[in-house]
Amino acid sequence: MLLLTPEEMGRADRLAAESGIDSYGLMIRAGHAVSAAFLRLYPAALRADVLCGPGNNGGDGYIAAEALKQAGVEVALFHLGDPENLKGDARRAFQACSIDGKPVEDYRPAAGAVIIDALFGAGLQRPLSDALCMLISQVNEAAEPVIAVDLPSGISGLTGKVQGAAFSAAHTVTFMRAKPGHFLLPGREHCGRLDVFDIGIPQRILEEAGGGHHLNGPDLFASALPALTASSHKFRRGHLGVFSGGPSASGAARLSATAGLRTGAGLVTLAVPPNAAMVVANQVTAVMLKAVPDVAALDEWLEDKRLSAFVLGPGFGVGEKARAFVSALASRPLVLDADGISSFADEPDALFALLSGADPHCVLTPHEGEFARLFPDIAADDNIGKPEKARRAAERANAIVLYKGADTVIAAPDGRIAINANAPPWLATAGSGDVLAGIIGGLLAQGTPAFEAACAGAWLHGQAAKRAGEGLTAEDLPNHLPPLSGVS
Ligand SMILES: NC(=O)C1=CN([C@@H]2O[C@H](COP(=O)(O)OP(=O)(O)OC[C@H]3O[C@@H](n4cnc5c(N)ncnc54)[C@H](OP(=O)(O)O)[C@@H]3O)[C@@H](O)[C@H]2O)[C@H](O)CC1
Ligand SMILES: [K+]
Repeated sequence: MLLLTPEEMGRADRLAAESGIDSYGLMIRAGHAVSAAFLRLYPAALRADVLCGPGNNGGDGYIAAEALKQAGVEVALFHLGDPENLKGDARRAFQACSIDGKPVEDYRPAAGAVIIDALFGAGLQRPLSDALCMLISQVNEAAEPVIAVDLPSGISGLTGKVQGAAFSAAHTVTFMRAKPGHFLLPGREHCGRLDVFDIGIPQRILEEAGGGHHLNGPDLFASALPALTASSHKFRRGHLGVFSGGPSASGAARLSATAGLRTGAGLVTLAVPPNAAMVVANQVTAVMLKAVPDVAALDEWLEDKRLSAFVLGPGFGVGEKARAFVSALASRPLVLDADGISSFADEPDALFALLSGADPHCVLTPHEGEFARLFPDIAADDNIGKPEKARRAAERANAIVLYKGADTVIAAPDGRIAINANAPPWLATAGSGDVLAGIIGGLLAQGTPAFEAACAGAWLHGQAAKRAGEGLTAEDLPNHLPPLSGVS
């Protein structure tokens, strides 16, 4: 699903106005969506406390306030700054509102009221003043329900970051399309339930205004998933190679291998150091085993062109051997995870050189610490959010970057960005990342392009966790993967 950044939403507004759509009509529909949400969600509220800001978000608030008054609700109105300074549509909305307001500094939350937060939306530019931060923390502490207009004030619609303080809303009513900040953390946790209302901007305008941000879901990858046909042969369904660590560190790779097989790879081989062969052999059945002691053995194995993708990293060990193996694998579809990433901490440019110059075919799956090891300058840049960090990293590495977390972001060097939001909290468990690497490897092995494989991997991983339920262990995940043929 296409997401619009605040800047893109502003562009959509301008394009809509240029195409003859009445911008005040948009504001009226936005305000009415908010008042309708109030009436639907809180029919027994004693009062609506509407807090209006100095821009169009405040304009939506004035429209909602008047509509609620007309519906017989007691409304108290508060404004930030002098409403006589309002401009454009917001000024018109203020003038059409028959309720006398008070300065927001006078506002004190009271029991039984529902707060409509129309202070700032897409136009939030900088951290809030101390006085506003104080007001917001008072409202949050009072724990009366807050309906946020477009975004909880204080949340950046682009990055999901808190600018000083932010309302913890029970509901957020946004317009036309959700924004990245509704799904990125901590923004997602401030939004409560998100409703997206159509206020009448045509789809073609949204698409023209929109860029690369998407909410991850089947619309991004379903058509690129492998389809099982009656003639599918195990060799046509690809052969995934997963590299294991030594005898006491093979569990992670086994998790990846099982996940790759479950995802539909026709064959999966665990490549093991010879001293781990017996241990691993006792633990696997459908997964095959191959002793690959060193780079010479790996080069020989790689002559088998039916090997169609690889996973390197889980439990592999950090060091020279990992770097040498990656160097041998760099031109093949590859998921580089965990130790495979950390092995390049001292020389990330060596990894980027290996991956440069070809179509992106490698998926890097760093968590926050691993990301900072490979991209220290990007990780440290507080001015940009997670999607932009992932995008810059992808461009630098010429690889798909799946930046893990509770709000995993997947980015491609060409600028495509997907924000994944289906992962339940109990997915954060030991070995979960190894399974994810295996799912992506299984898809790469079957010919799914790297960006789509990474997006599908993150989404399937989240779905599997939901199906497995709370208390899952990583071993449970592969058994709960939904069938690919049902993903649409
Ligand atoms: N198509 C749509 O989605 C529509 C959305 N609408 C609503 O419009 C807002 C966006 O309105 P905009 O006027 O661009 O921005 P805001 O109202 O969110 O905020 C801008 C004003 O806030 C001031 N500001 C910004 N940051 C701060 C801050 N930290 N402290 C104090 N004041 C701040 C800013 O002042 P400047 O000095 O920076 O200029 C502006 O005065 C969108 O969110 C929707 O709710 C339309 O109603 C319909 C179409
Ligand atoms: K708001």
